[in-house]
Amino acid sequence: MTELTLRGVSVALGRGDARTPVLHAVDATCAPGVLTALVGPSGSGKSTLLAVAGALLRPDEGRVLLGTTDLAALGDAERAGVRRERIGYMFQSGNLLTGLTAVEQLLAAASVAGRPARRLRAAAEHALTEVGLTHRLHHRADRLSGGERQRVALARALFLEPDLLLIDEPTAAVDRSQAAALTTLIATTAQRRHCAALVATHDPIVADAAGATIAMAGL
Ligand SMILES: Nc1ncnc2c1ncn2[C@@H]1O[C@H](COP(=O)(O)OP(=O)(O)OP(=O)(O)O)[C@@H](O)[C@H]1O
Repeated sequence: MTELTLRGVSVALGRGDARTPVLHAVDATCAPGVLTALVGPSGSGKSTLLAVAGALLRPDEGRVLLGTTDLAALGDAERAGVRRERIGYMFQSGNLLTGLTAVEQLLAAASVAGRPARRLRAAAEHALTEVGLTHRLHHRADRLSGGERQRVALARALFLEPDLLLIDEPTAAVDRSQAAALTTLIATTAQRRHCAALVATHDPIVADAAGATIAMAGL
């Protein structure tokens, strides 16, 4: 069980005179098995914090601990390895590959991560069953509803059993009843797998369902 801990994380973005402080000495914790909501007004730095937590952006200062590994102290190759092996990402619109079926979305991700996709087909089907898509295993992404696409994206993000799940606005493109069901699914799956789940959101449905909250005030 792995915790995400940010200690004194500061980030400025942009170059030269346009360089702007976005995060200032942020301390935050995201516990394993808990859905943690990352909330705050537009521009307060939620996406930036997700990028730092996801080893996509190195902070100017501070520590980003995934368990005992400080992501801020790693070189580029090691950070790429952490992204591949230990972090699952799920974005607003699912970011699925249009021509592939639900099962193939997971196998493609495994392949990119250097796993033997051929041997993982049964596991991919199981992962999709876990998110309620038994009847959609072989449907192409463009034939799925918005809520179904998000479920595929969730299954894909969790397929390689990451320590940390990072999610950006998962309910932005689905209706209210789908948003509630998807939020419950994310929370229960994170709990069952003891995976830390950090979700940036403006949606009260997600914020209310979360077991913990990180509130960004903006600078
Ligand atoms: N490349 C960049 N250069 C300069 N400033 C940037 C850059 N990227 C983002 N910013 C600024 O950083 C601040 C935080 O942006 P960020 O996207 O993290 O906020 P957010 O809370 O996720 O916003 P939203 O809720 O609208 O998605 C904003 O003021 C934004 O304009």
